[in-house]
Amino acid sequence: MERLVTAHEMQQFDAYTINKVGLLSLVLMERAALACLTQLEQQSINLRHVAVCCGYGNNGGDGIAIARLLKLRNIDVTLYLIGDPTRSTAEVVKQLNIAKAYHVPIMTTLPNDLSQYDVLIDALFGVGLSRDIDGDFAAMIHTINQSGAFVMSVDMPSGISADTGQILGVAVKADMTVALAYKKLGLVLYPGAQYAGKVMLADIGIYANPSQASYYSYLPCDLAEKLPKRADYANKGTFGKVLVIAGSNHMSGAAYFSAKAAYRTGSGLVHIYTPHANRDILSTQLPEALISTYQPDHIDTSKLSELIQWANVIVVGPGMGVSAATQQILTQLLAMADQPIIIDADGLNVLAQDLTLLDKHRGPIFVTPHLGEMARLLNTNIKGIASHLVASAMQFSQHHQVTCILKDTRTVITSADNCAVYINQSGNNGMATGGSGDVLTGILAGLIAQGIDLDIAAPVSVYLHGLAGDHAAKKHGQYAMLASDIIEHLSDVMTQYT
Ligand SMILES: NC(=O)C1=CN([C@@H]2O[C@H](COP(=O)(O)OP(=O)(O)OC[C@H]3O[C@@H](n4cnc5c(N)ncnc54)[C@H](O)[C@@H]3O)[C@@H](O)[C@H]2O)[C@@H](O)CC1
Ligand SMILES: [K+]
Repeated sequence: MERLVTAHEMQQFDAYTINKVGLLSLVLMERAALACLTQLEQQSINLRHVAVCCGYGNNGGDGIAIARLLKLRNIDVTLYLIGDPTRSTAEVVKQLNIAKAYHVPIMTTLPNDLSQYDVLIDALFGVGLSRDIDGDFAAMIHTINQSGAFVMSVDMPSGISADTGQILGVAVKADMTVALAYKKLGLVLYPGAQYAGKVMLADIGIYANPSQASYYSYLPCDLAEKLPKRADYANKGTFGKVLVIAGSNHMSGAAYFSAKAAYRTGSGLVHIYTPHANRDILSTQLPEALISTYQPDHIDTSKLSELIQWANVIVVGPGMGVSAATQQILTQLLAMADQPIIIDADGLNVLAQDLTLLDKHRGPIFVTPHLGEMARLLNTNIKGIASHLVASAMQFSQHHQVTCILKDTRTVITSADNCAVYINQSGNNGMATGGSGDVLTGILAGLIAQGIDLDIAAPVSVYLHGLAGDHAAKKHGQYAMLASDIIEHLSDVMTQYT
């Protein structure tokens, strides 16, 4: 598991380490500077002419220490100090005195051009960035971005919010970022992840207290431990029963993807409930599935009740269309079922018309909106959701007491109690393809059917889905891969990592 932190958490950890543990601030800074230098030396780049661009906060303090270490290695280095010197932190004052003692060349005027340097070190702002950048700082960042030099950012690319990954006015486009102590959310969330370039983590002696992480991602080594264990003595009932309510007249793809993914993830039985017109194609495509059908203009409520009683977990919504039938099925389901329900796609679009439906359900609910669906659920626009992924998912989870899987390049998962937020880092752009979301609902249902702990069901499913997508991309390439390739590569991932 990889712990991710907000700016506020990082500031608390810094303060704790300095004030309670007793490590000197200058010691941490020295370790930060040494770690950055080590990373730089490990890159195959020219280190002949280097400029270090610093502000007067402690991120600048790190930069000043780096400039001094470079000077002591006889590298041609110039230190550019930008901003208001009266705002210098105590550490910056000390670092500047040390740098002067070692005759580091210092410039306090804005350069027009930095293209004469091989490497630029960005130490303008770290986790202390608190508002949009303008004036001299903005001019400096434009000059850095136009230089053509290799750019290494210290802790954060200056201009990227450590909490949201959003650009505050303007931001440094780094080739590499050395994250000090922990990765900040903004290095993982987009567009910050793109601005950061390659992210290297540096241990500088700051350790969070071991209480549960507020934000985390999974790593490949987590999968074996998290996937549900399979009993040797088993029958098809042992691995759970998934009900997939999906598809609309002559639109059977979503039901197929979801049901097949549930089977490929290991569930024992999958039953598809779909309009009558889809029966023949689905029974040909997926003979392993049980199939029951309905006439969209006349839902047989007693048949639906029977299926609800049969299932351990229910998927509802993929490919159903926003229709009276979807509305009727969802309403009955939420009123009757007490097992976990996964609501996706048109199930969410119908839900957005009447969110009080959620109040009726007694069991756990998982919603899997993409940005557009989330915008409808929260009655806002996609831009607002995209720039505040974590806050949007948290708001919905808390308000409606559901697990929210907000799907984006970095899918964010929040739970009703909002104890910990999961941010997914597996997957690739080849997964932005029709059917990929249906596959995810099937994986999630498949794992729940097999008894995975409900607290980790969503993160494990999303992580697994992404890894299978990465395997599919390796084989077919990101351009060509299909949702069905994600399903086909589930087996590689589940055998490789377990
Ligand atoms: N002693 C410590 O606390 C340590 C701090 N470290 C470094 O210090 C950084 C955090 O230092 P700080 O908290 O001093 O913060 P920063 O150095 O990130 O910057 C904060 C300063 O910038 C100003 N500011 C914020 N947004 C601005 C904007 N848009 N335009 C102009 N000025 C703006 C603030 O008022 C403040 O003066 C970390 O990212 C890390 O690089 C590390 O050296 C480890 C130890
Ligand atoms: K920086």
